[in-house]
Amino acid sequence: MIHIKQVNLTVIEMPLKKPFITHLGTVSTRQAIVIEVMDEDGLCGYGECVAFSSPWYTEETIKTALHMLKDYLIPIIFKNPIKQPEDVTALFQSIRKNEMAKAGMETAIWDVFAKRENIPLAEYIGGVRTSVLAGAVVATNNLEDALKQTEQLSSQGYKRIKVKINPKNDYQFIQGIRSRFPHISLMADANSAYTLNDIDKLKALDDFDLLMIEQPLAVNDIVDHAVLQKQMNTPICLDESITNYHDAYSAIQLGSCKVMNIKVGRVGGLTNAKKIHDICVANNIDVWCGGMIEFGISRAHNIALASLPGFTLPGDLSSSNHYWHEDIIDPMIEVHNGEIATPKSPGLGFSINKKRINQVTILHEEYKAGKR
Ligand SMILES: O=C(O)CCC(=O)C1=CC=C[C@@H](O)[C@@H]1C(=O)O
Ligand SMILES: [Mg+2]
Repeated sequence: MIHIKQVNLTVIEMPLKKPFITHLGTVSTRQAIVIEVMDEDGLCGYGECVAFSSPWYTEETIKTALHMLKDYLIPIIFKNPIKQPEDVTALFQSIRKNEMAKAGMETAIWDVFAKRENIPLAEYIGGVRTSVLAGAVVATNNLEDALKQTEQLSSQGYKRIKVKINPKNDYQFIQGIRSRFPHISLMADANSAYTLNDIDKLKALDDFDLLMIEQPLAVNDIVDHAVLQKQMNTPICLDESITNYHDAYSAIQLGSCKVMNIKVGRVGGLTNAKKIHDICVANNIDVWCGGMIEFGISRAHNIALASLPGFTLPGDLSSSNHYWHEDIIDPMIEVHNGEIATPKSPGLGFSINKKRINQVTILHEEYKAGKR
């Protein structure tokens, strides 16, 4: 049983090394909320809220997450002793949605529990892998740039590349990359740029031996993806459509996908992510761990998640230096030969780089139990 006595919220902001471009817009600067929780023995756990600054990918933003944390989630955590990390998800059930805010807090508490047990978080959640399969994302609107980035990533050891597509560039992009890299494991992410009216365009992508196509249709759709999957050979992977266990269950029942991208932030934390993993494994749906252009704390949680047995496909798990000159954890995450070693020290398995966090902090607030 633990009692959380203090929660510190730190909003950080860092420019990306290069802009991340999709048909929905461009991300050049990333904000995140670092959530530090402290138990009665002074043990600290860390989480990262991965909402974006504006609601272009999900409805949450850094500001809505701060509101949820300060006005609802922190008070719930101060009021309730926690027997096991899974209790946090149950406690947060009185608050609808706001999954990224919840996940930031929930993952920090998982870190505390793993540290109390003195074992790595990966092992604590049931992970079995000593390394996880890495993958990188190419998000640009220019084919020459996509080819250059793919070349660089492949020379850095990445074995799986995901490229962002939309109806204006899809065939040209995929054909261009596939003809230059005939053997690379290649997938496309459409971020809901299509409807069933585009079925012929989507079926044309069957020519390129793609590992999968991610979220071709509407963000909340489960029905039309089932129609599309029946007509396409390329496996469909759902991302935005899966925000909780019930979405995963519905997609499996309807045959809407063959693969699921599990993002800790999008589904409200590690407890829900594990449940979605379990139902996918039981139904022969392949899973992989999605990324959020995040900093090292969230990446460390992703590595722990990806060490579960069902994560057989490479995730959006890249080295820290893919996006950042200097990350907020120490050491920075590195990819070797297409894999990332699962850390061996307790909890997240990385130290927090407080100096770096201080350099990029734009807001810092401390909350103490009993003082509100
Ligand atoms: O973390 C990464 O390396 C990139 C992950 C990534 O592709 C995405 C993150 C956030 C929003 C999206 O456009 C996209 C995705 O849809 O998976
Ligand atoms: Mg996606």
